[in-house]
Amino acid sequence: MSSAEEPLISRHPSPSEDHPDNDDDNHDNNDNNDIRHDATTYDAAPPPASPTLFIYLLTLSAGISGLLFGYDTGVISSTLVSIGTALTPHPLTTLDKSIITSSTSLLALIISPFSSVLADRLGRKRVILLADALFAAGAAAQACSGSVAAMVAGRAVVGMAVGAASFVVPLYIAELAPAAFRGRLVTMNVIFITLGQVVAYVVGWVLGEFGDPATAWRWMVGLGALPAVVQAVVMVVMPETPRWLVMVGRAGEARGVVERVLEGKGEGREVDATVKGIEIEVREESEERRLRGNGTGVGKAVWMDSAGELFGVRRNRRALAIACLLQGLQQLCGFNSLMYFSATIFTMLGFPIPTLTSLVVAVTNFAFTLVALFLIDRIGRRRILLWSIPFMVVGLLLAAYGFSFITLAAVDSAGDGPTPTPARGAAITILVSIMVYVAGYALGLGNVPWMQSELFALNVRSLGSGIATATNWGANFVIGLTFLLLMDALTPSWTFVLYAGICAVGYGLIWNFYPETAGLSLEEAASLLEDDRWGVR
Ligand SMILES: O[C@H]1[C@H](O)[C@@H](O)[C@H](O)[C@@H](O)[C@H]1O
Repeated sequence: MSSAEEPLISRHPSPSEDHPDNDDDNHDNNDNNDIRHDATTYDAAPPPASPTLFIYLLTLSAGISGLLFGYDTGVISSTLVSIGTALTPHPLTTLDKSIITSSTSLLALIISPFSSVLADRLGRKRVILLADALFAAGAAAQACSGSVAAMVAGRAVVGMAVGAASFVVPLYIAELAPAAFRGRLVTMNVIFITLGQVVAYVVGWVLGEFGDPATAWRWMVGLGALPAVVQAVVMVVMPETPRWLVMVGRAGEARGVVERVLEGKGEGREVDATVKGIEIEVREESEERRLRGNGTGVGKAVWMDSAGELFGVRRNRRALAIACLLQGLQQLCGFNSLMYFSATIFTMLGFPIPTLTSLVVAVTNFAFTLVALFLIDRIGRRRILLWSIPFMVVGLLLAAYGFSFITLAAVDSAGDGPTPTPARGAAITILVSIMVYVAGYALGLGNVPWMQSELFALNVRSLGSGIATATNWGANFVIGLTFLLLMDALTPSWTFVLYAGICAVGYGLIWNFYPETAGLSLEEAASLLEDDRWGVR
């Protein structure tokens, strides 16, 4: 298929489906596979040799989104140990902390399916601006809150923003970025999430240590509004995507946007061809919907069809099972318990500056995410998981062992409750083992599940990735809600042993069911999943 003759665009990608590797794979294999909708909006034009100003702006807005997501998930760690008695007459209870933390992922889970409808109705740009408004409003609501209920409401508003942004930003990038830069832009997103968590931890430490104890936590959560405002300002000068403009009958404007994206690198003929290609596909899609007797609905029949294919075809079912397994495992392995509660844990362990100690979690995660993104293609997804999960198990078991030497004192959220534990060596052992665990996580489970889209055939990719992403949010919610309760009910040692057990079971499932797809074409990967047996050999 010659892309110059037949300019094509991608269908709606689902959140994080557009991973760089898919992008590379897709482009490497386009000719062989002739997967029509796998081409990109700008295949008609030669890719710009170096990033243009527009690409930098797009990178900036994508980066800020990841940063916001990371900041809002990371900042809760130091916030919880700094709130003290500001929200309640007594220090926050375990249940208060659990609900405050997990309300964000619950709302993200609930909102993300609606964002696709909104993105079609209002346009991608408006939904991003709406998400920014929610990020800012949620940050302000948290900063001004005077009760646990108000704090939970603020966190829930941020959750809505996270749910909407995590769907629409990858969609916006995929529909606007020239193919050559698209993959890298999505990689940026993962890096920026973990960087946002580092920033949140640094802010938490600096404000907690040097700020006014009465108001520091308000600044921590309130500062989340800042990047949202910056992103909104950048978005004002950014265009709507040509695909949405064509969908709502504004092809003339779409042409202007395509010209702007190519910044004179595409000739008039290429711009025309690109817009024509978008028009053809949008027309085909609405025709398809009309033929299925659903001319007015928002694709219910298409959805049913896609669901039928996803659950009715063995290879698709298998892809879905693997994607959900990896996404579920990414959360159920317990990593975000540390992301959310590391300052609480290090307070319990008697570290003098727990917010500073907990920085090792965020920094190790960030550093090894960088290493992972460099290694994953070389080593392969299956292999990097099978190499890294044993480190997680060892780290967790070692931490559990360390905890068995420590009698935890009741901790109040002001951080002045614990009696410093006599078992200093055990506390250090726990710190080191947590670092080993986090490094193992970031190398494999932190990243590989987001490469989910390469598992799915195109006709079920959006739905399949959506369900897998929902699995991620659902499991994230469970972990956020239950971690502290488990620590109370089971003891820290057994909680960590439980996570180690989950990792070990996950290892077995991956060993048995997740075949290596690295280095294979999409067709080869597809036929691998068609195998009658569910095993990998
Ligand atoms: O891939 C990301 C990353 O690993 C983050 O550090 C984690 O907090 C998220 O839950 C996960 O989805």
